[in-house]
Amino acid sequence: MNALIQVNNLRFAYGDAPVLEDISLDVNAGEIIALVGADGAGKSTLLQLLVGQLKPDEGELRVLGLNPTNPDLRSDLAYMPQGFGLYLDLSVQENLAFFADLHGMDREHSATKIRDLLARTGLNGFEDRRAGQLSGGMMQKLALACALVTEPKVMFLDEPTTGVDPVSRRAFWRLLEAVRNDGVAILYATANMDEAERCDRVTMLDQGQVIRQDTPLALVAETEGQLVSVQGKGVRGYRDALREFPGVAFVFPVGPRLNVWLHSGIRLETFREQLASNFSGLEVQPLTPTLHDAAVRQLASSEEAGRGS
Ligand SMILES: Nc1ncnc2c1ncn2[C@@H]1O[C@H](COP(=O)(O)OP(=O)(O)OP(=O)(O)O)[C@@H](O)[C@H]1O
Repeated sequence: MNALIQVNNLRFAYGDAPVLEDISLDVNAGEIIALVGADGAGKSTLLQLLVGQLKPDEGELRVLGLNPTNPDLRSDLAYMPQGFGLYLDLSVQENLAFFADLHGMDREHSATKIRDLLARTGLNGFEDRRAGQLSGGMMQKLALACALVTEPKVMFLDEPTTGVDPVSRRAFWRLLEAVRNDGVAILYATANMDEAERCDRVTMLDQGQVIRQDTPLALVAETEGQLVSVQGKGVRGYRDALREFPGVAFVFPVGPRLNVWLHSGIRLETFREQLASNFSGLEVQPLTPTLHDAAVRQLASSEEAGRGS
């Protein structure tokens, strides 16, 4: 099966500043692929290249088999940039109708589609409300509805749930999963690992390079070492000391405790005993890592590798 979104050995720089280096990825019909990375990792730039707003310096990009700048892609491709550009003075209904008109949809078809999207997003009853007067969560749902009005085959979403409360975020995801189940290929940029965990596969970007690419489960399972929590009175004050402690790969605070990645081959009992002989009152418990924990470990390894080279 040919992937609907294909990126092969892409390189892009702003002037002399490299932004993306040797990026390859693909997204099949009915898949949501997360593009994760810290601010500035290059996520938005990659999406802008895939919607034809920027041109690559090297490599090949294909969306539905075409060059992203090909005008034939217009109604098959939906793009939600950060701070999606709704028309705040227009009503919910008018925004949807505007996007349908922009893509030349015939009125009868677009009216049916808009009714369906209003129902699916729970925005029915709000048709006449100005977009600028919607809550953040409803605005994002309207933005998604506008993106879906042309029944696209591929979607590029750039951190669409930033600033949205957790309940609205869950509702947004239910909608998105229904879109995925209809066979749409979705590339989803996010800095949020809980969202990445819901995707079929994850591409981790760090400073413009792909550092890992796999299913969320595999990314967690393949992470080297063991994760433990260290708790006890004043434990956060030991963060620096623990960083230098034998067998410790990485330390990060989570609420009142410290989570510690141990290097592979370090036995939990040995670590516990060594810790007890150096610090009093600390308790060590093994943890099942999440994708967030695995990503933290991965970024630490890639920083170490960068320092070593
Ligand atoms: N128009 C521009 N001109 C020059 N450099 C830019 C431009 N836009 C982005 N950059 C740089 O390119 C790099 C990647 O930025 P990009 O916005 O793609 O990252 P991101 O992962 O999407 O982060 P964020 O979530 O903060 O948007 C950053 O170093 C950024 O400063």
